[in-house]
Order: sequence, then structure tokens, then C-alpha cells
Amino acid sequence: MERRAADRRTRPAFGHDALISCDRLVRIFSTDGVEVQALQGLDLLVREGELMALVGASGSGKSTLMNILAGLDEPTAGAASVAGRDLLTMGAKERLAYRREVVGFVWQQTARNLLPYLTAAQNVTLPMQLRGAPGPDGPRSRRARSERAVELLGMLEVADCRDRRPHQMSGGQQQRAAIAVALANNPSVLLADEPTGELDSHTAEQIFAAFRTANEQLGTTVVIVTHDQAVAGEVRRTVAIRDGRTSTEVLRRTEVDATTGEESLVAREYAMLDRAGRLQLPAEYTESLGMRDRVLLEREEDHIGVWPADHSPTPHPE
Ligand SMILES: Nc1ncnc2c1ncn2[C@@H]1O[C@H](COP(=O)(O)OP(=O)(O)OP(=O)(O)O)[C@@H](O)[C@H]1O
Repeated sequence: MERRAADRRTRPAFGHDALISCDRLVRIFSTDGVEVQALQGLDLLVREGELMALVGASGSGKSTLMNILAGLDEPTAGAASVAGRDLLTMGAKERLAYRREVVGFVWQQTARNLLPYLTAAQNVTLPMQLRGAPGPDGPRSRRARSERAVELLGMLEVADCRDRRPHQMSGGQQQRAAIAVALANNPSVLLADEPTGELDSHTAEQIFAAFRTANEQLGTTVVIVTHDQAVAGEVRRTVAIRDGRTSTEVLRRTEVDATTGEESLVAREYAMLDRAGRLQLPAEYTESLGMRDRVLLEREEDHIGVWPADHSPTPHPE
């Protein structure tokens, strides 16, 4: 037992090597004496450099999670950290610096992302000005800031909009300029909550390509909340949230056929196993097999069998 306790002490902490780590996150909202548990012990790890999507039914807790990661809201319990910053213990000053330097966000409402009376280039320079004392890699002079703004707008293919105000730009151009604003201070993480929600599918595709550009060219970690199946299908990893918890995860990878050499994208769905060993079984599986309250488990050499409670265990040879 002592050895087990020592092992536990020397074991690396949960999510120690992740850029985003949410550990049993809980967020309870109380309004008029009614409690809503928007997050109910959510676990999520995101590695540096990932481009991933979060999906889930309306009300499952996606926006609540994004607001916490954006530093706009605080969890009721649990632990959360982004790029080494502890989101529960940050003071007001650190929180402000966190929102300016560590995370960038893009919201669904195109109007929420840009100031209407500034041009695209001015919108991009504003976060750099607000940052105050620049870091070692931050642009120092006014000229350097405006050069960076033009560079970012160019990378996102809206250089021609630099002198236009938001109302002189299409919805898609506004969202691309919004991505440039979010990237202005070179954040570690780019968060986007339904960024293509107000756009047609062709424009949505272009916006998604812009996130991919940011991820590939700048190495920014990108987390996108989306209802859009086409967007969710484009990323390597999609995590589904159900009732305030991560429930399933789809990983996609390219496989090469050994004989034909042809490449194909293979998607695999996984259930999440939490640290307490809890596993959420899909309702369609449990219902069709009449599983309720308790199930029988059988440990096999390379898998675990889950059976309805009235199943007779398979006799094992002696
Ligand atoms: N400020 C708040 N006050 C009270 N309840 C809230 C608040 N914000 C969210 N909720 C509740 O928390 C739950 C999760 O909401 P959330 O907005 O995170 O879901 P969502 O998955 O983003 O939904 P949608 O896809 O519709 O945006 C819902 O039941 C919602 O009503």
C-alpha cells in the first residue's frame, strides 16, 4: 500500500503535458432559486498545436466551457488551466492580461468581433495597443503594429479590406478580419464559438480554411465549437459534450492501403473513460439490450465484456 501511495505521489499530475486542461469542471448557475448544472465534472485535455472541434446539443454546456476558457467566467469547482495559467486562482489583473495575451476569441455574431467605427487594420492593431508593454516578440512601434496587422489580414486573405469598416465587408470577410484581431497578440489558443453559424456553407468553408491557416502557419492551438457537421468532419479530433460532460470523441486519421497505395480518411468513435473509471455507455446500446441500474462485467484478456444483469457468466476453463 505504501508503494502504491508513493507511485501516486510521483505520477505526473492530470494533464501536465496538455496546453488546455479541464479537470472535473463544474459550473452551476443559480437564478431565482433554481440551479442549473451547466458543467457536471467535465474533463478535457488539448495538446499544443491541435485543431479540434467541440460539438453537442443545445444546452449541453459548450458556451459555458468556452466562456471559462476565455477567462470571462469562473467555474464553481474543479480545475482548469491554459498555457500554464490557473483559471481559478487568477486575480483581476492577471485575468485581463490572460484575455489580451494568452487567448484570442471569435464569436458567432460577426458584429461582436469588430468595432464598427474602426477599419479592419485598426481593429487588428487595437489589441496590440491595449496590450501595453510589449513582450519580447511583441511589435513595439506604431509602424511595426500596423505592419503586423497588414501581414495578418494578408495571411487570412482579406488584405483588400484593410481600410474598410465592418459594414463595408461581407460576413465572411468580417469573420476573417475577426480571426486576424484574435491573432494580433500571438495567443497560444484561439477559441471560436460557432464562428460559421451566421454564414452560408461556402463561406463557412472559407472561414474554416482560415482557422486551419492560423493553426498551420502560426502553430496556434484552435478550439472550435460548432453545429456544422462539415466543420466537425474536417478536423482530426471532435469531442462531443453531453449534459455538461465530455461523452464521446471521434479521431480521424489518414490510412494508406498497403496494396493500392490509396489514402483514405478513417474515423473512429471512442467513449470517454474518466479517471474514476466511469464510462458513459450510449443510450441506444443500453436500451436495446435492456441494461439499467447495474450490469455484469467480465474481464477478458484484451477487452471487458458488459452484459445485462441477468446474463449467466461464461464458464471459464479451469
Ligand atoms: N448565465 C446563465 N444563467 C443561468 N443559466 C445559464 C447561464 N448560461 C448558461 N446557462 C444554462 O446552462 C446550460 C448550458 O448552457 P450553454 O449555453 O453552455 O449550452 P450550449 O451547449 O452552448 O448551447 P447552445 O448550443 O444552444 O449555445 C443551459 O441549460 C443554459 O440554460
